[in-house]
Amino acid sequence: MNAVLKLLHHIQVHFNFRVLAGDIGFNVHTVFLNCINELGTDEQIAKWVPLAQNYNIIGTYAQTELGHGTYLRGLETTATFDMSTQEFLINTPKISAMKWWPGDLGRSATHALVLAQLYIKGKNYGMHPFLVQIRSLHDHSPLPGITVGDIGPKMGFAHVDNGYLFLRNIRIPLQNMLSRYSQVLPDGRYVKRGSEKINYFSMILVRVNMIGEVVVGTLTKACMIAIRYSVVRRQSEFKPGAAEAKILDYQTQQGKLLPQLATVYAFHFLCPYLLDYYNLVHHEIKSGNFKSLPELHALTAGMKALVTEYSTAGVEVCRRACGGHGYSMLSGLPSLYSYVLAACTYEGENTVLYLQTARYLVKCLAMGQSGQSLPQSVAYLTSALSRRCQARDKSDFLKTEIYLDAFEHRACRLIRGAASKVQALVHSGLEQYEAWNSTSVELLEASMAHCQYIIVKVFVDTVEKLNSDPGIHISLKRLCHLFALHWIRTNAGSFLHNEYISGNQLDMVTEIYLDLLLLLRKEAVVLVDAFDYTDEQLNSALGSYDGQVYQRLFEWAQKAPENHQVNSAYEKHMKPLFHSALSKL
Ligand SMILES: CCCCCCCCCCCCCCCC(=O)SCCNC(=O)CCNC(=O)[C@H](O)C(C)(C)COP(=O)(O)OP(=O)(O)OC[C@H]1O[C@@H](n2cnc3c(N)ncnc32)[C@H](O)[C@@H]1OP(=O)(O)O
Ligand SMILES: Cc1cc2nc3c(=O)[nH]c(=O)nc-3n(C[C@H](O)[C@H](O)[C@H](O)COP(=O)(O)OP(=O)(O)OC[C@H]3O[C@@H](n4cnc5c(N)ncnc54)[C@H](O)[C@@H]3O)c2cc1C
Repeated sequence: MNAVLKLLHHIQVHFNFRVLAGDIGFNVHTVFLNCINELGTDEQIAKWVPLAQNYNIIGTYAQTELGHGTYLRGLETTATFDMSTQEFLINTPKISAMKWWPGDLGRSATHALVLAQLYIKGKNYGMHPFLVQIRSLHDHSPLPGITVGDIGPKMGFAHVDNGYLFLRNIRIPLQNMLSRYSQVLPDGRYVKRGSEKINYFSMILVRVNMIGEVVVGTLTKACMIAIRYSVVRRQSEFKPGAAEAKILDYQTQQGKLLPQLATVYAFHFLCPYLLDYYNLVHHEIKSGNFKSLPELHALTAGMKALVTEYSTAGVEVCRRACGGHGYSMLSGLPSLYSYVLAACTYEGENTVLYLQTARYLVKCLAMGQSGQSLPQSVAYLTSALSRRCQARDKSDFLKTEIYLDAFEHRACRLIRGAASKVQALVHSGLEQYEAWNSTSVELLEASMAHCQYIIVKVFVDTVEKLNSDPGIHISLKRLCHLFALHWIRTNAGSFLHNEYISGNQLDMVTEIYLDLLLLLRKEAVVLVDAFDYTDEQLNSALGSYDGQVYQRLFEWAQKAPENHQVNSAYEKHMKPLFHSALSKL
């Protein structure tokens, strides 16, 4: 029954997300709920999940502190086991330990999952999740020992009350530590099941979940707004003497927007791939098999970083492609940008996550080189690499095997290069951590190349498996080609390296890329409309379905509060100045 309820809740949240243009509150309450489902015992789930699902309690996920967001081993909030009372003492020892950023905390949450360092008889057992009530269910006032509030204005997410939380020796029962995988027994013994890092597991689900609705949905809306606007907006003479052209007829406008449209499709197809793999590994973990957890973490960490980074950049490309009106809040584009931008930071700062993936890739490369079999997503690391791209003319770059080989070659080369540099630095006398840091720029690039290869491969595999109408199939293939070739062109240096792709072959890539822009120009509106966001969900004067852009801009501008208020500056400051000019004119 619990699985069905979880699925229904997930569908309901997804639907709300879509209908309410993503600005729903209590996202972190969802994170709180999911965390209990993942790390709680059956008894803890039975007690707390129904309360959370019915919003009888509102939860937050309080992990980040003023002094630490990334380095979880450095978190300073403590949870000390008191055997005499069978309780934990939750404490904020100093200001840098104050919880800072948790969403829904500032003005809403009644409970918090506080991530704290567990101490038993003076020994630190690392970060664990503790369920702490922070506000009264009677009158919502902070409970004794609790100082809580909102952290103040942010760049976006105005609808979320990110908060601060100071805990002064709050006592909670032994049963309030989520204990599916780690448990404190009444006599103070500590029992651990599975991975050392299993308490980091719930972050993986958030990374998988956020990519879909929060990130890809945002890029999709930006593309829909910008592409629709680009077939309504006419500007400048295209053909001398003829009517002004639709801006999407300019090759440069196509070069801005159509790769973003292809990226939407690529990331759209990536989501089920990640969720399926998450569900597979989650199922294994539930039965006590933790072997795939490192691969799942590495895959989802790198993908969260790459998808958020490229989606954020893509929304900005769409915004700027709309000229001045793209700078108006009425376009909906600035809000989409500040909304998605945060995703590069929360749930794991992107650089840190890329380096987590790099750590895993370097480990796997060493395993492969010592003859061990490798997990599916990194099996290519030990394959023999073709020395050169086999393309003979531009049409060869429409063969998926040609560009997939290029992405595989590049990822392998970068990972092997970074790994051997770390090794060489260690052999030269550097400590492992120094060698790692001295190579981390290249390690990050290798991690990105790996993620790009996976994404292109998933796009190719998905399109090949789709048994869709032939017309749709050819459009999806064109989008897949454009996506891959756009990434080759925008990362050309790393493909030209050691002459894998020649300059002449790169020219072929550009030629076929431009051909694809022209072909996809005709289908752009249909391909973006397929995502079926309503005008209400787009919330944009530029992207409405009826294309009445100017009327809507004027209508919405007139409704601005500024146009309905007395102009106090005039009465107080300008009127005397203007009146003094009257006698002179
Ligand atoms: C449904 C409809 C739509 C809903 C839409 C919902 C979304 C709605 C969005 C809005 C909601 C905003 C919500 C924001 C919420 C926050 O932002 S919550 C706070 C997020 N914070 C973070 O992500 C912290 C990032 N930092 C970290 O994870 C850790 O500090 C680091 C970077 C992994 C380093 O940890 P460390 O303990 O120093 O570990 P390290 O020595 O690096 O060793 C790494 C080992 O740990 C393992 N490991 C590391 N992380 C993990 C992990 N997560 N799992 C498993 N193993 C792991 C590695 O595999 C590696 O294993 P080995 O190689 O040793 O075998
Ligand atoms: C909108 C929003 C919502 C949030 N919601 C929540 C929430 O609900 N709950 C919660 O607990 N937290 C939340 N957070 C906090 C968020 O998880 C952290 O901000 C995030 O994990 C980054 O940590 P940090 O802020 O300490 O950045 P830092 O890690 O201090 O990053 C600063 C710089 O240091 C670099 N850096 C740090 N460590 C390394 C390293 N090991 N190697 C290389 N470079 C490094 C980073 O790359 C970055 O460039 C939220 C944040 C935002 C912006």
